[in-house]
Amino acid sequence: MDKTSPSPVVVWFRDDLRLADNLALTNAVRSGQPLWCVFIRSAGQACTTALDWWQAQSVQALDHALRAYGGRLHLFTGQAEQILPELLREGGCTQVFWNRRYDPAGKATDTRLKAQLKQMGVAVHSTPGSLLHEPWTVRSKAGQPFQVFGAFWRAASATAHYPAPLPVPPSMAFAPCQALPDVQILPDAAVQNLPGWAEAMRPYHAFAEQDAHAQLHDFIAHALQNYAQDRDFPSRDATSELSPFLRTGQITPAQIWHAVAAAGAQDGGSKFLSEIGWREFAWSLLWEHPDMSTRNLRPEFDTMPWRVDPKGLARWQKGSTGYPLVDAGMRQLWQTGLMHNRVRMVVASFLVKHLLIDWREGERWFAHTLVDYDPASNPMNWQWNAGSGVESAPFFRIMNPILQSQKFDPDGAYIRTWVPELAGLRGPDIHTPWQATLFQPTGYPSPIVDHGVARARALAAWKAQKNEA
Ligand SMILES: Cc1cc2nc3c(=O)[nH]c(=O)nc-3n(C[C@H](O)[C@H](O)[C@H](O)COP(=O)(O)OP(=O)(O)OC[C@H]3O[C@@H](n4cnc5c(N)ncnc54)[C@H](O)[C@@H]3O)c2cc1C
Repeated sequence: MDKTSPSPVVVWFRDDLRLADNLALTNAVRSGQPLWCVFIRSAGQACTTALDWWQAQSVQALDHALRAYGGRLHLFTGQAEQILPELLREGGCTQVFWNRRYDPAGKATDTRLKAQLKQMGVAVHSTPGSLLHEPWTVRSKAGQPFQVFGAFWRAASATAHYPAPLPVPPSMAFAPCQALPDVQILPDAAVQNLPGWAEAMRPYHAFAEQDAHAQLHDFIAHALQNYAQDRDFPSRDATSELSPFLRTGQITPAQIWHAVAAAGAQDGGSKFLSEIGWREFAWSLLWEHPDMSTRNLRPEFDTMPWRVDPKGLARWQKGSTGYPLVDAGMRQLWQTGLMHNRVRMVVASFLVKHLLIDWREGERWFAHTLVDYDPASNPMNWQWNAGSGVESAPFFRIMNPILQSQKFDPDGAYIRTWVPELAGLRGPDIHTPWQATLFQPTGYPSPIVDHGVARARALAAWKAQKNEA
């Protein structure tokens, strides 16, 4: 660094790949010193999951946005505990700004780094991250974390007065950064390591902050009003599809909350905001139970006699169970990195109850394939569906995949989109192709298991587990 110019301050971007409503960035700009904007991809994180891929595109979009202001995003790969101190030392920086992370690994890294940087004489300014409520803040009158969503959301809503989202800082000054060699935004090696489906996913997605806002405004204009009635029907364009943007932070729940409040859609608005509330609830649960993705929150499930069935698991993963709605969902996931919420519930129930496979196998598969994979929402929802979560659907409530299909995809439009072998089926046969008489689809498997037999097996396993516990 030139000794006469002011030393830069570092803004470390993580799950907050945006310029607006970014308190760390705004505070760094307010410091009056030039910025180094930094993203650190941890070692070994070379795009092996759908989220890695989504994040890499999103990082590139943030870099473009910063370039429009005359700056750029400096990308490094490796351990943050090594890179950040070295960068700060080289640049003579005495301040670093970041928005908090709440996942167990991120939290542990940040705690260690904060102590290390303090020893170096660097001030760490850490500010609230990408939630409406930091996970430890919504508590019962007795000061306890809530175990039930309804009570959690009532308490959270009672105290809800969210400050207006921050605008993009009107001007930003940047310092050149040659302290460490930074890597390309999408290193070639990472591109080569992408799973086969990643390029195919590209047409389904946009990655930039302004794309997230365009999507929100389109959703508010066209779908919010009827959200409560339509959200369970996967062929309707009825939900926001904001989850990947929320995951990597191109949009904040506060921005969503204010936009929805301004739109004034009564039922649709409050139902939609309560779904944002489920995300908040998931993070508060993860805060209390950092091992939620591996441990049954109800210990009685520890004795559940799960089946080990690699072939069954592979058929579920590939979308070839012979149950059209389940297969449509699993193929939508493989091709786009997303799946409609109702269908996520159906496929989760199918894996855990019809195939009697441990919910953790499903959680891991979703972690690998979802572009919106969220370390709080994913295990919470898997445990909810398996019955092993703090608040969950009881295990004995077994979703019938045929009835779910008839109810939520009555004309089979969703199934036809993702399971083209069945597109020629007419009428109700789309839900039960094995009963079709007029047209026999070729290349589509028979059901992996009979619904009645699977249901009885699941209930017997559950009773055995209850007796054991
Ligand atoms: C087995 C299973 C696994 C899931 N894994 C994830 C995951 O890894 N990441 C993830 O973001 N969501 C997960 N969900 C929740 C939900 O399916 C998605 O959030 C939703 O489908 C995203 O679509 P959307 O943005 O159009 O949702 P919308 O209906 O438009 O809802 C708006 C937002 O509310 C939040 N939300 C909605 N439903 C839920 C819910 N049940 N739990 C928590 N937050 C919710 C999401 O942030 C979502 O973007 C999972 C659900 C199930 C059943």
